[in-house]
Amino acid sequence: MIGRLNHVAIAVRDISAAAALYRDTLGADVSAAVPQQEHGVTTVFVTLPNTKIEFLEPLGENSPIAKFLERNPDGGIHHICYEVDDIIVARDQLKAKGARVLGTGEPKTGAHGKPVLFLHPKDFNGTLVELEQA
Ligand SMILES: C[C@@H](C(=O)O)C(=O)SCCNC(=O)CCNC(=O)[C@H](O)C(C)(C)COP(=O)(O)OP(=O)(O)OC[C@H]1O[C@@H](n2cnc3c(N)ncnc32)[C@H](O)[C@@H]1OP(=O)(O)O
Ligand SMILES: [Co+2]
Repeated sequence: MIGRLNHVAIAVRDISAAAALYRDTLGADVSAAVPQQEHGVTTVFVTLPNTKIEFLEPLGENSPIAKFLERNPDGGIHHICYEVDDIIVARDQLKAKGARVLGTGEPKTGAHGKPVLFLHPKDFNGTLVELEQA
């Protein structure tokens, strides 16, 4: 079911500082910041040869990463995103196996313009898992 590692997400309080750090200290290829209103975050993507890093900063009042940052004030790894061929097939298979799909269960459009879903961290070794349709 899961394929390539699409991205590893790091939640931060200051996405401009995080982007500058990776660009200026690590010499990384860093995108502009893009608000993702539907997700309650602003994103920056760091393009690596074999995957991406996604920086997340809270956006708006009810950001889903706000409490994570209260627990982790310096920031931290927030989720991992795997690619799947068909996100509805994957979702239904996962639900049939008892995994909890977060939100309404219907995919949202993610930062790459593809459907994404999230699986509860308590079901996957304490790690928030995002699925993105390849
Ligand atoms: C743009 C898009 C894209 O890539 O295209 C994105 O990534 S959008 C990325 C932003 N969107 C999302 O993350 C959507 C999915 N996330 C969510 O719905 C939420 O963050 C939850 C996963 C439900 C957690 O929400 P919240 O922290 O407010 O709830 P909570 O405090 O009750 O947490 C429930 C339990 O899960 C744990 N927990 C919370 N967030 C966690 C994380 N990122 N990794 C591992 N564990 C985590 C808490 O410590 C707690 O454990 P204990 O019970 O042991 O204390
Ligand atoms: Co993500």
